[in-house]
Amino acid sequence: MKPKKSLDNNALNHTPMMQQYLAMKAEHPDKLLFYRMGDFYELFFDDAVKAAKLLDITLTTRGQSAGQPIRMAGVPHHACEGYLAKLVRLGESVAIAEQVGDVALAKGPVERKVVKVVTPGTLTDAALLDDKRENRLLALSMHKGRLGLAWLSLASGDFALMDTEVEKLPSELERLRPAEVLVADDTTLVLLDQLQVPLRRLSPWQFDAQAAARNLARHFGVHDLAGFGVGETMLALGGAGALLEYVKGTQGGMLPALAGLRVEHASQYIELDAATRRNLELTETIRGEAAPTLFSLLDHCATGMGSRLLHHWLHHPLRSQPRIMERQAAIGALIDSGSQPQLHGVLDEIADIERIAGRIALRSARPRDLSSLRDSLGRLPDLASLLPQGPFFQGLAHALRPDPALDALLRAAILPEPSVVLREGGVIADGYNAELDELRAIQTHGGEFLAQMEARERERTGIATLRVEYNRVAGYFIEITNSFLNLVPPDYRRRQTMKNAERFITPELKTFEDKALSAQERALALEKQLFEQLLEQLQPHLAALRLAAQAVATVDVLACLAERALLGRYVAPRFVDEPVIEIEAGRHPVVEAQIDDFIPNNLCFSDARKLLLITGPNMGGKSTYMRQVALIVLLAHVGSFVPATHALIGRVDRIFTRIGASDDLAGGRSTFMVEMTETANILNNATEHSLVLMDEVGRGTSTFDGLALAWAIARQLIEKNRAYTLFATHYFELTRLAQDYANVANVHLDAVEHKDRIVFLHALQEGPASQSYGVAVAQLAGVPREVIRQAKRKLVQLEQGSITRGMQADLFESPLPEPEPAPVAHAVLDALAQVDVDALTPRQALEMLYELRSMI
Ligand SMILES: Nc1ncnc2c1ncn2[C@@H]1O[C@H](COP(=O)(O)OP(=O)(O)OP(=O)(O)O)[C@@H](O)[C@H]1O
Repeated sequence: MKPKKSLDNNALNHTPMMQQYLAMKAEHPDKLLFYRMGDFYELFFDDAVKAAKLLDITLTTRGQSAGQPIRMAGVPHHACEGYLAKLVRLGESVAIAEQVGDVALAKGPVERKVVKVVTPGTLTDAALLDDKRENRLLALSMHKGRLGLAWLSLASGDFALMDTEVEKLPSELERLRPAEVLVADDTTLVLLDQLQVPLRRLSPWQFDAQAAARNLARHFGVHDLAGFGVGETMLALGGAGALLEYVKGTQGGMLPALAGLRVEHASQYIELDAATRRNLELTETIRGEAAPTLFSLLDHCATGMGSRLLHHWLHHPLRSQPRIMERQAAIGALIDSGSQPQLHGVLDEIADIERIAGRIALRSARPRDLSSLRDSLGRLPDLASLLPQGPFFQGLAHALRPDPALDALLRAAILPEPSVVLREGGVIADGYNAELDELRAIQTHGGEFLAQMEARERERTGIATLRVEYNRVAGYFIEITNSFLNLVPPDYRRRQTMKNAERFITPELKTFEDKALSAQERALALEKQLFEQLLEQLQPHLAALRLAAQAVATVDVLACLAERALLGRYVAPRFVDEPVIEIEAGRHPVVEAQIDDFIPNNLCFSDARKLLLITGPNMGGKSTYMRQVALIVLLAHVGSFVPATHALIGRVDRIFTRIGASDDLAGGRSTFMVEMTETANILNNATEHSLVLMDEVGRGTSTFDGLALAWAIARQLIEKNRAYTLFATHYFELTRLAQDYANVANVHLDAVEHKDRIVFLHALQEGPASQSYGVAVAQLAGVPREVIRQAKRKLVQLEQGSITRGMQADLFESPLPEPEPAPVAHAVLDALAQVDVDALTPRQALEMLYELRSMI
């Protein structure tokens, strides 16, 4: 938002303060500028109008500048966090201009500077952050169908890169859930215009990969980035460069201390596309609520660090079996040790070390951050001592032992309960700095000092009536009545003559006076300086602190999963090399927690049984069953125990779901279009190791189209993809597929009608369902009696009609209709497929054309 043109043009007509304001505003046109004036942050002109509306604060005017009234709105600086939080949640960015000059010395307006920019993706203040979620800034770079992702969580210093295909963008956005996205302003992608989070378009040159590689190498003090696994051609590098510069701009030019640089590869994790992450309601319900979800069920972590790690684990099920088994064994050991309650107790007393470390790195830590850090470090040995034996826990215990020097430094430096804000003093501990101790002693023991001096001087001079005193006009003095003036020592200097007495000062008293009069101010300034020095001294300890934070988070999550396993009677799944997924008495962890009598169900997939057609009434439990299978497989790969009595799991590479109807109206896609797009993704990408859930595919269109599509899709999944597939359908005709394919089986969920009512059994049985009960369910839902009666009549009619005409049966007459022949391969097509069109010169293209012509 730019200030009005006329104001810019006539800058000199403005008051000096407004000139200063406008100059700063010109540097931050797209942000709200908080301009510090005494105890308030003021906003002017359009910013004031906008902020008044967003924050519900009063809009006023403040005099005139350049002949126009200045619109103004303000927030008190001590309450600014709440307002900032609100603005950031609304996607706004705020530039904070503080008074940096000395008010007393300033001739014109006091000097001000933008010291910080608060944007949704670069938050570090505890008050502005959600404890349980990472707050990430994401930079995207795109080139020839490839996508580079670089993301940073400023609060923790976690920094990662990944290259993938552009099609993966929705899934990556769902996984990373950035708070803010950066992209070059020449990037065009419809999806970006639909982003729910602020999108910043930067100049393309800021995404220069080579410059980024150089800067990063310099930042980490290495020759090149190969040691981090970053190849020179990595697309994400450009984004990483843009991201770091952007962050630097928000932190007053300070580059954050990065915890390192991670390169992620899609192959590390079981792939979950965007729809699957939403459909499985891992960390958010389909409606976007925080509960009930798998995360809300499992998250009994004591620390924010633990909650964030659990959140991460649920979105990153591992493929590496050794790592899975490591976590699983750890959970088992914690259950055996029975130490979770004590662990939880200790964890409860540990502050968010990770975020405190982040703020120390940015020099924005507050006094209470350091006292909580000190107290938390003190609890780490207790945490370590509660861990079970074994190399895995030994590694964690090792990380829980940070340098004793750090502990000692914090203990020595910070008061047991420092004040909240540094500027009020009362932060640095007594005994840490001799000068500070003295300054404080002057304030607290000033009277004592004077009494001592008086006694001493009386003795030295032999004048019993000598008095050491203070008054506002004369300051400190030694008063001697006229009759004793002959005893005054030579080092006394006359200060004031009274009627009956003379007042003197000595060098000692002068020194005391200087100290005493400014003691408080100097103590405050010194505390600030010592605190800043302390933040510098803590910098070398950051890496160890981050390791300790990770160890705490890991213990927290493992203890939480152990507790859940115990309470929920979960078991450790077994992993095997054979192509099987077997679950005995599996339950849906979230649904189970919400109802009284959950009926467990089994699952058996093998090479001989790869697609299960699930039929049964609406409300019968088909979706619940399918989701529970996916959640059990996912939890197993997270390393967790699973809600079942037994689980055997072969290799799984991806989980796909096509569940439920959702319009993508903003994206201009109808329900059916969304359904088919997701299905296309599955058919194009599912492998024989993928788990695919298809819920009522085809129902979004006319019956015949839907049925035909569902049938063809099921066949493709059996024949080509050969994925582990759960295929729920109301098209009863599909159940005949089991006759045509040996590895297709029918299973169903049943219901019984009892006196015009329907009772769902929720128990999975072999074979197809016998009835659909749709009308009965409608009745249960309260559809008017008359409609139900008419529907029943129509149903009978339809069923008879379809029997006489053999309507749908034709479609599945055996032998099955031959599929359309695949297009014939041709040498020209093959040759064309090999061509990298972008790499051809016009001449080469022409030659290529002749060559292709000759091949026909
Ligand atoms: N195994 C079970 N044990 C007990 N209750 C269950 C079970 N499975 C499902 N339910 C209950 O039945 C309700 C409906 O289940 P679900 O949505 O899975 O049915 P559905 O067959 O997919 O229905 P529709 O075909 O209408 O989508 C659930 O909300 C849950 O309360």
